[in-house]
Amino acid sequence: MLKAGRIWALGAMSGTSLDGVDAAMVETDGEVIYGFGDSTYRAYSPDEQSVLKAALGRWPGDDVVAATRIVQQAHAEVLSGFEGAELVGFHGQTLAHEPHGRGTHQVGDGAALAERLHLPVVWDFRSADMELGGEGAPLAPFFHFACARWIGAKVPLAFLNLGGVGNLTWVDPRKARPGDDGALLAFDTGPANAPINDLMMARRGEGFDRDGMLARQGKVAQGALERFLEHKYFTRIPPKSLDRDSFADMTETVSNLEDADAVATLTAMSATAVLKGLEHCPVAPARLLVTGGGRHNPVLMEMLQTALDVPVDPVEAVGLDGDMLEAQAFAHLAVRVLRGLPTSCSGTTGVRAAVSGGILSQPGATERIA
Ligand SMILES: Nc1ncnc2c1ncn2[C@@H]1O[C@H](COP(=O)(O)OP(=O)(O)OP(=O)(O)O)[C@@H](O)[C@H]1O
Ligand SMILES: CC(=O)N[C@H]1[C@@H]2OC[C@@H](O2)[C@@H](O)[C@@H]1O[C@H](C)C(=O)O
Repeated sequence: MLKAGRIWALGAMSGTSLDGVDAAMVETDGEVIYGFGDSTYRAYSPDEQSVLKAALGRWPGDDVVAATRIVQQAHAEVLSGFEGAELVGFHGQTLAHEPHGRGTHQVGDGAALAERLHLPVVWDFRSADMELGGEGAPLAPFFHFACARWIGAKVPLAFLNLGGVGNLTWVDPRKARPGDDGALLAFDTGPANAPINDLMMARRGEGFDRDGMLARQGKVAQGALERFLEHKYFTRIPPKSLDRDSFADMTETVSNLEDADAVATLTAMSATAVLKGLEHCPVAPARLLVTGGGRHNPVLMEMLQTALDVPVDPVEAVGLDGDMLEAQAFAHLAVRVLRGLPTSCSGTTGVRAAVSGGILSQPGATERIA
């Protein structure tokens, strides 16, 4: 039986970039962050990435079975290397996300992981939210609220995650709890790194545009950018969320451009989607704290900073770890689920009522929390 109060939780995230598994320890009671612990990263090999990619959007099916095996094995390897964890938060790998269609689908079996690790595992974080009419994403915002408190923020600010997809969390740290009215507004901004990575792989056999080197040499095609901005997603009132390839049609508009111009244009699309998203914030955030791999792309960061009159900084500027924030988020959320605290609310996913969602699997037994 787990003790009440603060515990060391281990979180794991396999993101939409399909680059690998992040895992990190957090000491938390689900409300306050008391400390950050060890973390690690396990990359997917190119072969594993191909299997995962082939399974995107396809379930049920043989492709999904093969992808699930990879996700399960990678997590078992990574998570068994930690010591001192009392609880695991296991997100799994999203293969499809259609909140207004077939639902959300993360692969990975938390019950099997609990047996393998001999630890309680919280998983299937998104289903309960969707059952109550929510988007099922993003879920990191309740952790971003705790981070805003941890850094001592006194005025509204925003966290921006630039992963495969981008997501923005506007936080008012003056509110008592993350589920309070007006404490959080969150949503996916648009594509971030996924289209850049896909184009780099298709044209150059490289996984991503390292340090924005190719984008830096290119010229943004204004026509393609304008057509992108006409997408109806940008006028939808948040909360709202996206699948990895929701914008595939739009990003195909760069197919006739030469490599550098195409990557520069996709990078500008990612930045401009964020700028559009910021227009939805209740009041302008005092600063933009950027997490996720896109913060390593100086061209993307410069595009944001040039357009904004507030500081745009990687989260390292306030002592957080931008490579691990999502893994830490699922550690924190697991503790919230264990304590019956909400993990989403109307401001983050549009859910009808604040909900604590997830399955808790104990080694030897599995119970549904919400
Ligand atoms: N030095 C760099 N230069 C440019 N881009 C980079 C660099 N380092 C990482 N990236 C980009 O960041 C991506 C990984 O980001 P991240 O790990 O945040 O994604 P994720 O967790 O899979 O995504 P999501 O948040 O959508 O689940 C890489 O695939 C690459 O596109
Ligand atoms: C369905 C799904 O897996 N969505 C991811 C994805 O990657 C970024 C963005 O789209 C965000 O909505 C979410 O991940 C983070 C961890 C979240 O739920 O907050």
